[in-house]
Amino acid sequence: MTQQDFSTVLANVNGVRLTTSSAHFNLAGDGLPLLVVENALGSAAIVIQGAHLVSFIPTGGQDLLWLSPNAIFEPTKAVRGGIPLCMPWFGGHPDGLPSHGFARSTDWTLQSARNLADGRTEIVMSLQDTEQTRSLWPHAFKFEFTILVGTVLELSMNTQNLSDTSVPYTYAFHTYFAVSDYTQVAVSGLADLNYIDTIGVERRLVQEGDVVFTGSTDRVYLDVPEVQTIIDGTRTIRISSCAQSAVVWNPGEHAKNIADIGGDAYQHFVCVERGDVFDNALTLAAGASHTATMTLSA
Ligand SMILES: O=P(O)(O)OC[C@H]1O[C@H](O)[C@H](O)[C@@H](O)[C@@H]1O
Repeated sequence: MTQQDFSTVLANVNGVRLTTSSAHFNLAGDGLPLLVVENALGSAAIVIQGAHLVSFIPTGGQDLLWLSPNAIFEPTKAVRGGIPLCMPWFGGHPDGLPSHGFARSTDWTLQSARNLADGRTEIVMSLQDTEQTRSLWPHAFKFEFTILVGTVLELSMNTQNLSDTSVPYTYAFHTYFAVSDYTQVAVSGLADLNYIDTIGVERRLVQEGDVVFTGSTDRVYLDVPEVQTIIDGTRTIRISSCAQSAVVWNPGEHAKNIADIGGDAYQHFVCVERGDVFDNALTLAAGASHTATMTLSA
């Protein structure tokens, strides 16, 4: 659990408080430090571990993010739902290191917080290499994650390679979107694109029309346009990002075997994850940095 003194960073900032997941959500686990951000435009909740957004509600609206009713808030365990940050690698690792990297299960630092003149709140969180991260990823780095909470949620991830060698890098904003029923939603903005279906033997296919869900779905869309839209009855959620890939995932019935999803909860989310993965993987040159942005609105 983080030892950081938050009071210094949060002094003179309105509408940002440090609490715990146990005090804010009635969910399982020992609990984790949680930052709650509230202003006239919207609210958000961010788990310090993983700089992990688990709620974003525009004022007068519904939460855009799904948080599992069976989520477990435990140190070093990624929380199921919200926006886990998968980095500095996405998916499995050839040497059996933790899937989706270490960022989502490591404590981040609250670097700064401020109220902007237009009513939004800016939170900046960061993660730098330590002996522990270097044992998993032998590079000096700084990840700086800027979160702007307003009527829309604006995210920006700056990844700096502070080492003197080039570094392979994949990442994703692994967003779980709250929907009424996953079989009733459509995701537009991916038609005619090449994708990799990763269920069973990997297959390379071309998307026809909107993406719909009829069961377990795990696909990597490549070279995607900036915007996708999740159409859920009369509600639409807009995802805009400079990232080149979009991973679309729902485990379907398999979720019954995933302890922190369980039951029928899987019917109420779809993941549309923007990042640079598979064929869109990046290499960061020595001393180089990369900025990934994503904006969510309903
Ligand atoms: O269970 P996790 O490690 O959080 O991964 C959850 C899912 O993440 C991504 O969507 C991958 O494409 C899936 O293959 C994976 O199952």
